[in-house]
Parts: sequence; structure tokens; C-alpha cells
Amino acid sequence: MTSKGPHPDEIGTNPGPAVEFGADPTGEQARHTLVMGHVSTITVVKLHKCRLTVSAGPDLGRTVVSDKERLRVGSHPQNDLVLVEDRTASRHHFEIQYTDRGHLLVDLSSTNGTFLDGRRIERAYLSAGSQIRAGSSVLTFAPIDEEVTIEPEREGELCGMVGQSVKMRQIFGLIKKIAPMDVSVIIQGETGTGKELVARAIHELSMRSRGPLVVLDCGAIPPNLIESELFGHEKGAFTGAVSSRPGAFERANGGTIFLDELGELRLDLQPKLLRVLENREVRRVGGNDVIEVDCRVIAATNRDLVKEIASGNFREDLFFRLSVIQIQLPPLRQRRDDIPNILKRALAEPEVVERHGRKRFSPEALGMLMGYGWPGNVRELMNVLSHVLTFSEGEEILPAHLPPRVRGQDRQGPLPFNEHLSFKDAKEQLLENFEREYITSVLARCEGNLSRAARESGLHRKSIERLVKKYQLDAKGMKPR
Ligand SMILES: Nc1ncnc2c1ncn2[C@@H]1O[C@H](COP(=O)(O)OP(=O)(O)OP(=O)(O)O)[C@@H](O)[C@H]1O
Repeated sequence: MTSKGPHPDEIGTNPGPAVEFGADPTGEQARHTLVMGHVSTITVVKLHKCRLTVSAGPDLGRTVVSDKERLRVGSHPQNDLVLVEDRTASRHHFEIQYTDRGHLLVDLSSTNGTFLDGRRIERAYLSAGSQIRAGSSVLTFAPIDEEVTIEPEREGELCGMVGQSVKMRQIFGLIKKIAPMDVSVIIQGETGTGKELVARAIHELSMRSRGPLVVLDCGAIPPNLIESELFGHEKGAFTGAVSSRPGAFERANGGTIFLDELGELRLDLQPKLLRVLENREVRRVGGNDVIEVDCRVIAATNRDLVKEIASGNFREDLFFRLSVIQIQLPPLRQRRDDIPNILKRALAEPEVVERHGRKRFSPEALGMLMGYGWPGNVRELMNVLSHVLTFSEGEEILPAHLPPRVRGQDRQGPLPFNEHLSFKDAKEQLLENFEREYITSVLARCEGNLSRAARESGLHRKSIERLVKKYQLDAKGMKPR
């Protein structure tokens, strides 16, 4: 593998405010979406909540505010709003689903029906002030848009993830905020950026943490088996189905299902997945019974799903259903200041110390690791670490112990500029990438000492400070501890 320096997708270090996919241009349908790719230290997430109040009937005054994907109403105590006194309401009367088009009122096959503004409905969209009648109760619906500020966490670690950079600490803040909310999440990021770790953290910090976490890699399963892996199969459903088997959704009941590499899911299976998400029930391949499932869905992909939708490879409705919250994990080359901490933490693992003794990286070796492009992200970093641990003998890890690609020995090829930009923008981007790489590397070599970095680079200390600030580098994190 050759290192060609920074990847063109590092276009600009400050692409502006958080982007909202699927947001209604009028702003009427704000979603919980967020893309964490930008540099500002505080991020705002739009939460889409609603309030439902009993405005007439025996339960007058009962109210609920919900940020869930579905809010259930009926006389059974498990509902989000329980109509305790209303004897004409069904046990599970209706629910309100949060969808990409707004809040959808769905009758749950109630005995006496659900009425919206006087008309009986099966499914209908709600608007502010809508009056819903169920049994002898009238309920008033009000959407609430709330903006929540996510500040970066102070701690540079969360559930086994290490990240001192502002970008990662922001993601830690977001995970802590959204984990308890029972909503779907899409995690996007290049291979090896830690998507599975994020999914595990969300599960661990959620109310479902005692339930199972079932991981299904949609890209690793042969196409002819994916349907039965997802939904299960009955004995004899196809050649080789010697016994019946529950699918991933059934096994995740009460917990979380993590659909890795969702972008690889066959187009013809996407509507089936959407139906499961909408109805929360599955039917095994070759089976007739409908099985209710209750699990949170977290999906991950290294593809740009918005582009996949545009090119007809991914269904927009499925994307909207799943992407109530989006988390964009930045590639490692955009958070190089995390590298020393990730390595320090990995070197301090008890089994590493037991097998290899205490080890540390020389400043030169660390500088090279921080200057490398890491196309395989943290996974590649971990692989390089295993290589290094095998090949270095002493306590200090030197440049000679690093693989040649990291040492830059097979660095070749043209300058990594983006030919789709104007000359001026391409030049500016190239310069910014160079500045960031150069300063990161010199700071790593000088162990975060700004004065030494100024001396070695021939820059004024003030210029170094300006560049550290501009690229949000963590000079302190590079100091030896
Ligand atoms: N922030 C982090 N701190 C420490 N280790 C990390 C971090 N992010 C990722 N890793 C490690 O990097 C490796 C890859 O992580 P993970 O499998 O979560 O990535 P991924 O994005 O799901 O990869 P893929 O796209 O290939 O499925 C794992 O060994 C994981 O423990």
C-alpha cells in the first residue's frame, strides 16, 4: 500500500455548520440528525419530540412528552400514555410514529377505532393541534422542536474508545446523550474508524444494556443467506435448512441489533427490512407466523448513503427510517492528535505489558506515525502496533521498527490535490493539508513543546500557536506523561 499523503476528502478544515440530511427545507420537519464532521467545539442537535395531552374524557389532564420513535396509547399499563379510567379505550389503541414525513398516527386495530379531527383513520399524518379521539377520550397533539447543545466530553475515553481530539470528545458527548433515547442510529465512517465500538457504546449506555447485542455484518453474508440470517427460517425452507432457526432480529429481542455494512444490503431486501422496522414484526423464511420483535436498530456503513440513494443503490425511505440520528466518524488522519493516546492506552493493556514488557515510542517514530495517512484508520494503527511489538526488542520503539509505508519510504506519486476544485481552492486545500501535517509531525517530534517546535521549524512561536489553534491540535496530548 502506498501512502499518498492526505486524502482529497479532507477538503477544507472547516466545512461549515452541521449538515442535516433529509431535512425539510422549510424547517418544518427537523430531524434528530447531525453530522459530526465540522470543527466547531459545540454542536447543536435538533430533537423532534411531541406532547400528547388528554383534553377531554375521564383521564382529562394526563400528558406525556416523548422523544421516542413510537409513542403508544391505550389502557394497558405498558403504554407511554395510559388511559387508566377510559373503559372504552382498547388495551393498545393507537401509536404515533416519528417518520421522515412527520408524525404518523396509526390505529392498532382498536375495537372502537381511532379518529383524527372527527374522521376515522387507519394511518394519517398529524399536525400541531390535531385532535385524536380514542374511546371516550380526546387527545391533543403538539410537536416540539428542541435544540440540544452537545458539548465535547472532558474525558478522552468512553467504553473502550480513546479520543482526546475535540471531534471525538464531541462524539462521546453525543453518544451519552442519545444512548438512553430509544431511537435508530446510523453510523457512517471509513473502514476501521470505530463504528462497531460506537454501536457497542450506545448499547452499553442504553436501557437495553441487559438485553442482547446482536451484530450482523450484511457485507460478509452470502447474498442467498442474508434473508434467513436477518429474519430466520423454518425447517425445509430451502436446501440446507435442516432445522428452524431464529434470525438476528428475533435473537436481538429486548436488546439491540447492529447491522454492519448496511450499504451492502441487496436492493430487493431493503423493502423487507423497512417493513420489519415499521411493523416491528418478522416472518421467518418459509414460515407463516408473525413474530413480534422489540429491538433498537443501529446500522453502520462506510458508503456515503446519500450518494448511494442518488445512484439508485439504496432506498431513501429505509435511510430515513434508520437515520433518526446520524453519527459521522472522522477518519484518523483528521484527528491525528488521538494517535499518541490510542497507542499509550494500547501499550498499557495488561496482556501487552505481560507479553512485551513496558514499551514506548521514540519521538521520531511517533512523528512518523502521526504523519502517515492511515487509509485503514484505527484498525490499521492497531495492526501496525502488533507488527511493531513483534519486531522491536528494546523498551523504545524506533523508526526502523515501523513498516516502510509508515516510514514514508514508499511515498511517491503526484501531489494529492483535488482536481475538481478551482485552482485557488485546490491550492488552498493543499496548503492547509500541508500545514496541518507539518505542524502535527513537528509537534509530535518535539513532544508538544511549542518553543522547541518553533526552533526546529524555523517558525515564530506565535505562528505555531496560531496553527495549533487553527487545526485544533492537542499539543498537550503529545507531551510525555
Ligand atoms: N477510538 C478508538 N480507540 C481505541 N481503539 C479503537 C478506536 N476506534 C477503533 N478502535 C479499534 O480499531 C479496530 C477497528 O474498530 P471497529 O471494528 O469498531 O471499526 P469499524 O469502523 O466498525 O470497521 P469496519 O468498517 O471495517 O467494520 C478495533 O480493534 C477497535 O478496537
